[in-house]
Amino acid sequence: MNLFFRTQFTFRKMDDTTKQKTGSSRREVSIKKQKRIFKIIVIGDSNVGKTCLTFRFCGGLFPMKTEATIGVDFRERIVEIEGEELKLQLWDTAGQERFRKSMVQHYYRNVHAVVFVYDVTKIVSFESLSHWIEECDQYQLTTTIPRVIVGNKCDCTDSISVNTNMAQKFADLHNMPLFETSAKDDSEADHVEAIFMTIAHKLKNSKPMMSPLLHKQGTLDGTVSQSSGVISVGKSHAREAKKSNSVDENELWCAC
Ligand SMILES: Nc1nc2c(ncn2[C@@H]2O[C@H](COP(=O)(O)OP(=O)(O)OP(=O)(O)O)[C@@H](O)[C@H]2O)c(=O)[nH]1
Repeated sequence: MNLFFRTQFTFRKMDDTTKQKTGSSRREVSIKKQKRIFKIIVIGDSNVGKTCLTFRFCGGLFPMKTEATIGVDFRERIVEIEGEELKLQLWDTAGQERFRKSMVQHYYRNVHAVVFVYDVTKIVSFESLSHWIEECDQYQLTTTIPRVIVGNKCDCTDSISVNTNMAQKFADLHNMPLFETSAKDDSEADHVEAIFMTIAHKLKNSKPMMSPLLHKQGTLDGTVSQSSGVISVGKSHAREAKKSNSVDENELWCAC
């Protein structure tokens, strides 16, 4: 059964004039295509800037204040590629182990693309990339889905400890494109945009799917706050991680 393009049928009753004109009482049917939704997870050590990158892309700004993500925050943005609107659903995951535990299986279910983030000023966060890649393998994420590596905080030019050569070698080894950027620097905003748009282009041609997750439930705990295209469950709700245990994603996702 192809559920990729769920169609919505709208029946419009004809008034008498229309009926006379067409000479028929048939109802007119118009078909509306639903947007395809893609789940993109953003992973990496704590403090590398995952929240800021996703916020920059979805909200167009660098958030002045962030707190450690607990569980997961969702942000989404609709982009248009070659005439088709795609909904990119970014899962901003917690970098801290203690805030990830109960959520991990949700992160890795029905993923369409992965963004691995490290901090160019923290070599440890770069070294951790192997761990994050292993975790993806562990959850059977296929390497055929789009995956990119992002070195963030390039505006900190005086404290860069991961040089581009080193990062490029690692990216080549793992067959992923490397982007070095800054969520903070306004002049890099287009670059952040380009990272996610690159993924969107790749997804456009990939297997489509839809997930009513946010439409149906709001968030994993059923609460949504939405402004300027940003959906966030907030960053300091320990209960989210707890409540998410009860989510049956099979019910929420449709991966045909
Ligand atoms: N200079 C600079 N600072 C940044 C940049 N991106 C993020 N930061 C700062 O780095 C800190 C951590 O940013 P977050 O986006 O919260 O990091 P995170 O990876 O989401 O962290 P967790 O939620 O703990 O996993 C914050 O103080 C940000 O202001 C950047 O591009 N440049």
